[in-house]
Amino acid sequence: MEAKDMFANLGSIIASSMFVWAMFQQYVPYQLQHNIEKYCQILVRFVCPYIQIRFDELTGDYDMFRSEAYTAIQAYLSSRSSTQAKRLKADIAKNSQSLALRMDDHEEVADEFQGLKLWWASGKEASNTPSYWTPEEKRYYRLTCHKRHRELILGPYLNHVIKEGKAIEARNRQRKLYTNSDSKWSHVVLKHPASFQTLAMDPEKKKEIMEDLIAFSTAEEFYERVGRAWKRGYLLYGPPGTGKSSMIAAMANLLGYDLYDLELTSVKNNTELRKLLMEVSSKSIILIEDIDCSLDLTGQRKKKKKKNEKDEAEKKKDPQQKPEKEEKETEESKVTLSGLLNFIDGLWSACGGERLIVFTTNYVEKLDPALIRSGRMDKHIELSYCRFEAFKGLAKNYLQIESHPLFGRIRELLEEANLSPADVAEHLMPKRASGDPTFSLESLIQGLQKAKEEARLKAEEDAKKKEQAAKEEAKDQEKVVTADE
Ligand SMILES: Nc1ncnc2c1ncn2[C@@H]1O[C@H](COP(=O)(O)OP(=O)(O)OP(=O)(O)O)[C@@H](O)[C@H]1O
Ligand SMILES: [Mg+2]
Repeated sequence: MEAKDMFANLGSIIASSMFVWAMFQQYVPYQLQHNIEKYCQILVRFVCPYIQIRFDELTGDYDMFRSEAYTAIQAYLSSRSSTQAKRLKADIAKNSQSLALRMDDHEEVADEFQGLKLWWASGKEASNTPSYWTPEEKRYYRLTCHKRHRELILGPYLNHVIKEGKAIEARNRQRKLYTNSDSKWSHVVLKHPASFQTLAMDPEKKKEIMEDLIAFSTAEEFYERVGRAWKRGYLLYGPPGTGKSSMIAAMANLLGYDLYDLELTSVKNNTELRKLLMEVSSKSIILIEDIDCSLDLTGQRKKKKKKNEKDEAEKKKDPQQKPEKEEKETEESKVTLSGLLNFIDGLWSACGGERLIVFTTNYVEKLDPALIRSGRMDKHIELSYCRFEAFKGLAKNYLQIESHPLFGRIRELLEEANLSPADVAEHLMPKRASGDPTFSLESLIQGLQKAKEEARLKAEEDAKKKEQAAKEEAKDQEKVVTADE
């Protein structure tokens, strides 16, 4: 028996002995027995070198709420319980995606922190405020540790337990995919199989992106220290089918974040945008796909500038005339570039923290530079046509091969033809029941040859058009010169 058990039981042992003694004395009133036990406990507390901290499952008035600390401790202890406790309880918790194990009532597990030993015990007792909305029994965890380490335990250790417990909860919870319509979010369970393992791209680039994401998700203290809101913007750009959307799903899966797929075209105006964004929880990715199509973000500021110039000119002509203020109410009630910039920079977008804002586009050159400057879109990631390194990833994933005699030919062709990873993946889909990868690779070679040929024809056609245009321009110039003479 450990020393702390001896001390914990000492009170009851002394009390029981005294009770037996009292029985001998016969007819000891209940109140006296109670007092004997109480003073024995006080005595033990005085000499006992251990402290105990209790965390109740239910808190608040009338025990109506489940305690956050209790839930975090439960998650924290789950791995320790599964290796140490003799009696376990298993269940799939609400909003969780995996089986959670926890120690049964009146079990105990030990833990270590900076070389110190501590003990967690689970217990339950009858509720003294029973009502129809609270259970009859109240559960709790009790932490026992040596008095000497009080400061370390009450500060760093408990912070560590709560932080780690919450991280475990976040990893296990079911993630959600939110979409907006009628100025409200609705959600489904997010179950996308994409991961960074299955994403075919240059391994170095992939590693860099993963490290960047993990560094972000663990940098709460850094952001706090340097006084920045805990958010980061990513711009993913590249031709269709190069894996932009797949990468976003992989990001959400890697970090365990929820995904808010914001459809800007169905947001009425900047106010509605703000309202929607204030409802976004932390640990989430706010995604705006095809940003160049979502809004006239490229031209709106320019247009506005032109409009102001036009108003000024009109005013000079007729000072009485009012500018075209409300004339385009409908146009103005749309989400604007400045509204979007406010959303990225605004104070309210930082409420809750830990958010990624991701934009995707096929045409990065069309975007307003203000939108994609550092601090708004911090990291620009280009996803491009499939080259050999990415192909190897796809072959490993789809065909489970790491080499093949046809790889040499494919390598040459991938340098010459532009095929997106989506197109390459299509060729690698199972072609025959036999599962022989040669058929898929041959199909890919044909696809690459076709793409190469099409590119050659297009280049020839473009060259011809260019030549024709140059000839016509020369002719026009000749005409001008003759006319001048
Ligand atoms: N880099 C990649 N690695 C693995 N699979 C890929 C990759 N790129 C594309 N794919 C496959 O192609 C399909 C389409 O890719 P995805 O939707 O991610 O492309 P996208 O870049 O978002 O295209 P778009 O610009 O048209 O939205 C995916 O379902 C995935 O299976
Ligand atoms: Mg996409």
